[in-house]
Amino acid sequence: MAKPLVLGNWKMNGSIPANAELLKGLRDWDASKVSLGVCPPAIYLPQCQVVLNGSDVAWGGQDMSEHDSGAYTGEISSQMLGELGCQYVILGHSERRQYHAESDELVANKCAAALKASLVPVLCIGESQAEREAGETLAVIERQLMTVINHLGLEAMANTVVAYEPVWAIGTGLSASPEQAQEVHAYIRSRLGDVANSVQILYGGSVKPDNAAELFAKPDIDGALVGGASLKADDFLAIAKAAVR
Ligand SMILES: O=C(CO)COP(=O)(O)O
Repeated sequence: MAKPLVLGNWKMNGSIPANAELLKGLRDWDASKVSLGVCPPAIYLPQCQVVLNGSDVAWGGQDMSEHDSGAYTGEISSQMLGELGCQYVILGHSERRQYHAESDELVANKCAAALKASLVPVLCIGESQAEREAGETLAVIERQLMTVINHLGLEAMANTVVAYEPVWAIGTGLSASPEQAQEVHAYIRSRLGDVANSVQILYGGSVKPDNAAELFAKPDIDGALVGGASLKADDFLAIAKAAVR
């Protein structure tokens, strides 16, 4: 089983002084048992690099372009993230799919571009409330995941992280139950063939210090992609500590 991973997705939050405080609180993390990382707004990546360089804490982007360079105003390339020392890049987050109309095919292209630049894509997949109520959860997961697997090939999936983030659990305070999450995680793992055990499958959606341990107790939950609770060092570290096996 891969080492647990806890990643913070700051979304569009932070400021230079607030980040300094938060990063100072995280910098001494010992990653021997649980890997830790933060994904700030891209403009703060240089600040993360300065503060976290030489620490055990990794950093990454929240999105990137599928293109290498050129006339794409407002975009950031995989190579630029690499230049700033990023290890990870979150791709296909439901907020990107919803507000920026990102398709499964675009997300697959971005994953391929990330791997080409030696970044670890953190592929986000998950169903909406309506899809869950219609009994379509696993069909949605299958479509979102298999588009990427078919594009990259199974072997390349060994260099990715998959995050199951049910849309209805994001920012709502209503986490999936450990059983609901485990069912989907086991399904995702079953689709990963020979590389299944080297892929970290994270859960995301209202993970907090008080529900993290019960989620991490499930056999196929290898860590978390944390939104709101990653903005406070104490809460984020409490979640990371709950992931120690
Ligand atoms: O979207 C998420 C992480 O990518 C989850 O956000 P919350 O932890 O705030 O629910």
